[in-house]
Amino acid sequence: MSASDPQRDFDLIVIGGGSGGLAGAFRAAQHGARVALLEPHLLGGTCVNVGCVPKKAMWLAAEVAGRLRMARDLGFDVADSPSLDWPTFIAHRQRYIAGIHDSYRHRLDAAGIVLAPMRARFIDARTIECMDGVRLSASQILIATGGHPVRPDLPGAELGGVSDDFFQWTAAPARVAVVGGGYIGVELAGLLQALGSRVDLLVRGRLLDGFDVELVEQLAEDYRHAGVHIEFGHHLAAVECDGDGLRLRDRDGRLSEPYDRLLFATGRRANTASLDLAAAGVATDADGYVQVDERHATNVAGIHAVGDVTANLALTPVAIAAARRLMDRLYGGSSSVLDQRDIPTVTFSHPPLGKVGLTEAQARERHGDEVHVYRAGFRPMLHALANSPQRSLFKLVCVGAERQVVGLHLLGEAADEILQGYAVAIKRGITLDDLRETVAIHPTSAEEVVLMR
Ligand SMILES: Cc1cc2nc3c(=O)[nH]c(=O)nc-3n(C[C@H](O)[C@H](O)[C@H](O)COP(=O)(O)OP(=O)(O)OC[C@H]3O[C@@H](n4cnc5c(N)ncnc54)[C@H](O)[C@@H]3O)c2cc1C
Ligand SMILES: NC(=O)c1ccc[n+]([C@@H]2O[C@H](COP(=O)([O-])OP(=O)(O)OC[C@H]3O[C@@H](n4cnc5c(N)ncnc54)[C@H](O)[C@@H]3O)[C@@H](O)[C@H]2O)c1
Repeated sequence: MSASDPQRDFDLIVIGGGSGGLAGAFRAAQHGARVALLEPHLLGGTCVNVGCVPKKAMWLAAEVAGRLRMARDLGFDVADSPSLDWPTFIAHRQRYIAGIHDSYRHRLDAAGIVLAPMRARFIDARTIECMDGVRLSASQILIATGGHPVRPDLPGAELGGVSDDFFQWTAAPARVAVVGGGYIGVELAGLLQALGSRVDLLVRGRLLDGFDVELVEQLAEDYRHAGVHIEFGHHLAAVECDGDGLRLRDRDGRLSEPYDRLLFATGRRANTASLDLAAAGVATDADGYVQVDERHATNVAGIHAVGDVTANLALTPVAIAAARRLMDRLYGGSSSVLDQRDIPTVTFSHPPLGKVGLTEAQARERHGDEVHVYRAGFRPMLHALANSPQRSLFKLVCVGAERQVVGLHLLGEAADEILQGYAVAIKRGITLDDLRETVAIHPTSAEEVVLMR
C-alpha cells in the first residue's frame, strides 16, 4: 500500500502482528472476513522474537549444560566445565525463529490477509492511519499491540538492560545482577547461572507471587544449590558505574560488588502510546491497559482488544484463545467466551515450576476447613543417580468430602510437560479418587501425581 492508494475498506483491521493479532487475523480470514494486519516490526511479536521462543531456546541450552555436568558425574567423558559457544547456539536459535517468520508470511498470503508493515494510529473509531499516511477503515478493529519491558525510575537505571536486550547478548557475563522476582527474573537468573554466569537475583518482595509458597521455597533452595545468590528485601536506589563495572546502591546506601551486566525484570506496560486511543474514544485503566469486558469489547462499539495490551493474564495462549473466540463470535456465529479460570502456566526455571487452579492459600481463603492437601517430595531418578541435590515437590489441592481437585502444583523435572494433561482433567472436575483409580506409569516423575498421599 502507498500514500497514493485511496482509503481501503476492510471487514477487520488488526493492529499488531504478535500472538493475539495473528491468531485473530487468521481466524477471521478463515470465516471469510477481509482482513488487514498492521505490524511495523517482526511477525510474531514478543513471544516469537523476544519472549517465549528465544527464552525457551536459552532454557533448553541451560538444561543441556546441566545434563552435561550430570553426565560427567555419572562417568561420561565430558569436560569439567563444558561451556557454550553462544554465537553458534544463537545461530540455531535465530534460524528456528526465521522459520516461524517464513511460516507466518506464507500463511498470511494463503489466507489473503493484507499485511501492512507499518505502525498504526486511530483517526476515529472506524479509521486507522498507517505511518505512511494511508488510511484504512473497517467496521471492526482489534487492538493487539502487546507490551514492553520497563526499567524502574531511579538514577542510573539506563545502565541496566531489560529482557529485550538480553536476547542481543552474545556471551554469558561473568557476574550479573537480575532485579525482579517475577517470571522473567527467575527464568533469566536460572538459565544464566546454568550457562556459566555468577548470578545475584535481587528480590524486593515475594519470589513468584501467585505460585504456591511451598514450591517456591523449594525452588529457591534448588537455585541456591545451583549457585544463584537470592537476596530478599533488596530495595534498589541507584545504579553507578566505575572502572570495575556496575555497582548497585540499595536504599540504605550500601554499594554492591561490581557486576558486568545488570538486568531489570521489573514488569511490563501496555503498548498504547503510539495508538492515539483518544481519537477513537477508547478507555484505558489506571495502569494504562485497554479496558475490556469478558468478551474483549472496549467501551467503543466495534473496537476490541486482546493480549498484553489488556489487563488479562499476560500469556501467549491466553492472547491466542481470546482472539480466536472473539473472531468465532464476530464472524462464526459462536457465543463462546474464554474461561479465564484454571489456566495452566509454567515458569521455565531449573527445574520448571507449574501450576493450574488454586494455590493452597487461595483454596483455604475460599473453602476454609474443606481443603485437603496432598504432597509428594522426591528426587527424580537421574538426579538421585548423579547425586545432584535437586528435588521435586508436587502438591495437590482438593476440596470437600468428594476431594474435588481444585489445584495442582508441580516443581521438578518435566513439570512443564506433565501439567498440560492434568489441566484438562481438572477443568473436567476430577476428584482424588479419579487419580487414585488411574494406574501409574513406572518409573516416572509423573506417576507421583496419581500416587499422592
Ligand atoms: C522474556 C519473555 C518471556 C515470555 N515467556 C512466555 C512463555 O514462556 N509462555 C507464555 O505463554 N508467555 C510468555 N511471555 C508472554 C508472551 O510473550 C505475551 O503474553 C504475548 O507475546 C502477548 O501477545 P500479544 O499479541 O498481546 O502482544 P505481542 O506479542 O507483544 O505483539 C504485539 C505486536 O504489536 C505491535 N505493535 C505495537 N504497537 C503497534 C502499532 N501502533 N501499530 C501496529 N503494530 C503495533 C508490536 O510490534 C508487536 O509485534 C513471555 C514474555 C517475555 C517478555
Ligand atoms: N513462562 C511464562 O509463561 C512467562 C515468562 C515470562 C513472562 N511471562 C509473562 O510476562 C509477564 C511479565 O513478566 P515480568 O517478570 O517482567 O513481570 P512480573 O510482573 O511477573 O514480575 C515483576 C517483578 O518485578 C518486581 N518489581 C517491580 N518493580 C520493581 C522495582 N522497582 N525494584 C525491584 N523489583 C521490582 C515485582 O515485585 C515482581 O516480582 C508475566 O507476568 C507473565 O505473565 C510469562
